[in-house]
Amino acid sequence: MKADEEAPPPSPGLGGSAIRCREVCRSYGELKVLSNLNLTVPQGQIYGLLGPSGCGKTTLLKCIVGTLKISRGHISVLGKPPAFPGHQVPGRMVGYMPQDLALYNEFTISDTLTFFGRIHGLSSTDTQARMDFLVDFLDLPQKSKLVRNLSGGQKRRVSLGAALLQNPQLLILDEPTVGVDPVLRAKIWQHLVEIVKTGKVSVVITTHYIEEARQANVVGLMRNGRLLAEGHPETMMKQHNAPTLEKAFLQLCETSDQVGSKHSTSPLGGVLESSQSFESGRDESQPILGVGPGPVEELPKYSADWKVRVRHVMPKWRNIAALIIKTTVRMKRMPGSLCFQFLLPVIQISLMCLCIGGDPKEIQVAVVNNETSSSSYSQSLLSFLDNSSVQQVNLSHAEAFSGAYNGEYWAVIGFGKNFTSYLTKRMIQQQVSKEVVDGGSVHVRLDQTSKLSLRRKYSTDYFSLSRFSFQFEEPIYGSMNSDFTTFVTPGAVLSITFYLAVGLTALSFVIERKEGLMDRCWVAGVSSLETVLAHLISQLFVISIQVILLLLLMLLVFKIPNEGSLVLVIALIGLQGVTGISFGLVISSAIDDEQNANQAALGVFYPNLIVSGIIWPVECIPYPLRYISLALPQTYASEALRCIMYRGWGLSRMMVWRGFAVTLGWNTFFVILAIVILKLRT
Ligand SMILES: Nc1ncnc2c1ncn2[C@@H]1O[C@H](COP(=O)(O)OP(=O)(O)OP(=O)(O)O)[C@@H](O)[C@H]1O
Repeated sequence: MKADEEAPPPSPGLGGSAIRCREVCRSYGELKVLSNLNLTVPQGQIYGLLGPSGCGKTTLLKCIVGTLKISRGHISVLGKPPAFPGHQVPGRMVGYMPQDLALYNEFTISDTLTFFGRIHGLSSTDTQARMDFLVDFLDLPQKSKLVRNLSGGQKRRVSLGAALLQNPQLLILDEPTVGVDPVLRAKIWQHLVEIVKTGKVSVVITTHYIEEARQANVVGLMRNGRLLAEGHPETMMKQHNAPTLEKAFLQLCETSDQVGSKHSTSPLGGVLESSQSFESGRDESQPILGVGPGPVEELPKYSADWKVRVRHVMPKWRNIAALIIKTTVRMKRMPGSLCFQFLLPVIQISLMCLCIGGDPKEIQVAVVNNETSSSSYSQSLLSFLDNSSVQQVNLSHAEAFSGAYNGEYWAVIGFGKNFTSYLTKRMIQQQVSKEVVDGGSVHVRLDQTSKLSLRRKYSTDYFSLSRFSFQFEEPIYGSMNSDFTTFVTPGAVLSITFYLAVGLTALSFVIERKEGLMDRCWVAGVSSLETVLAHLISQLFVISIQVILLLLLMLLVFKIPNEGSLVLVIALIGLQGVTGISFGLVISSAIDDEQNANQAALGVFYPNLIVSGIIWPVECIPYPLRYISLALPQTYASEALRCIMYRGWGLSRMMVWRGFAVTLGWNTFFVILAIVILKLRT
């Protein structure tokens, strides 16, 4: 197999050990899971890690591969601590099969192995050769079969195949034989025995079938976060006069309990007295009981020059490309979901244009007109009302109010008996009595439960009525027909693009983390930065299609005007999509659970929509809130988009470049925050 260009030559572990754990502690909050644990995995041997459920085996393995940080102590894996700059653990030196299946359900067996092959830098010929071997060896079904259609045992074998793929120097297998039939289990052990014979490969394996661990070169018996004993299985059985390894383990537990009760001060049930470690020239016929700290060891100093450090943090295009291909393959396998992603913004903006901002239709209004003459002012004023929106029903005073109270009419409009003469007096005379003012006014009583539509209607018609005193000329910007829809559309487009991106990103990362896929990729050598960049790039593709469809609909179907540069419009909407992706990344890096991630995404939706001046102008917001509003990602951006589309302004205008600057600022902030949180949490 062609060696990876970046792979360093195989590095023997320190003093012939592949893994050394010294005084390792790890807690989950208050729960102390690993407590001063010492463990040594000799180079070129199989190490069976045994222990009851919940004793901390998986936690220890995660600390060894570097997906969990230890609280105290020291771990070296193949010569260096995990994740040390330039070290390929995590990376291609280690093959990790986690306890969770950690497989992409939409992938075929072939896609799965090809994906990990790409990350490990294998050529396609090498990947193909390994794939053929593994399919045959692990008795896998056809390579083209989707993972989601495999049985539990078959999925487990594919997961094992992914760990074995690149022929790593260290294999960490967390319960690989669960759900595997005895024949295949024997075959897997036989394979492990074979590969360690070269002396270059070391294996750590956990299993609940204690007896199968007799094939291991060394077994470690773990309990309550500590190693009770470490040694050759046969020797351990002899030592305890036990016919099986399981019995030997039971005896060890009993002894440990007795010692624990004698030394009640011991925090975790007591540990047998200290003994030797593997590197100290131990007689291998004797098991190591009570793996204590051993003689005081001087910890080696590790160093890496700045070039190695820089290369370590720089994203690798190979990994980013592998992740992008992964997302594309998954999208292709879920065409329904992809179409939904493309069409959802289109549906949302269509509904908004159709249902928001239009004039009310067929509102029944009671008219009580006490003037009888057909040439009266009241008749001419009533004729100004738009009859397509308002249906006037002429009624008596009593009928009008009883109908309005019964909810049949949305308003009652009343004219006094002498309306025309009083109105004339009001216009001619400078000072008139209250009776004349009252009698010369139109009296309107509204059902305020529908005040928005009616107020709007009457205020519009009021200007019509007042034509004799006001003349509305051609607007400076916009058109005479500009309505609420025109105002709200730019902000709504940004908001829809932003929130769809938040939703998709927040959930996809949370699900990947929950299924162990993120950890698996991380152990394969994918960094947080690469994960974030790959996600950004693949989501940008989705956003681009969404933006194109949105604009086609807005400009061609709903005829929303655009006086400015289409490039600027597309750029701003696209950048707001990136803000959504990066905010989704923050949510998904900080939150583990789908429900909470959903709540966080939804929780910010309404406050942001309302306070960003998308629905109602920022100028109407009370002062302290207005300052918050101005700091939000969509306030200045919506204003900028309105300026581009309706005023035709370009980047030279402050209101436009400010929208871009704020959006870019938020993007940078969210991406950095997401990377920092992801880094801190792994
Ligand atoms: N993410 C977590 N948060 C809080 N507690 C955890 C977490 N993961 C594991 N634990 C707890 O840590 C302890 C050790 O868990 P771990 O999975 O390491 O055990 P294990 O020996 O691998 O068990 P099993 O053999 O059943 O897989 C358990 O008590 C478990 O409940």
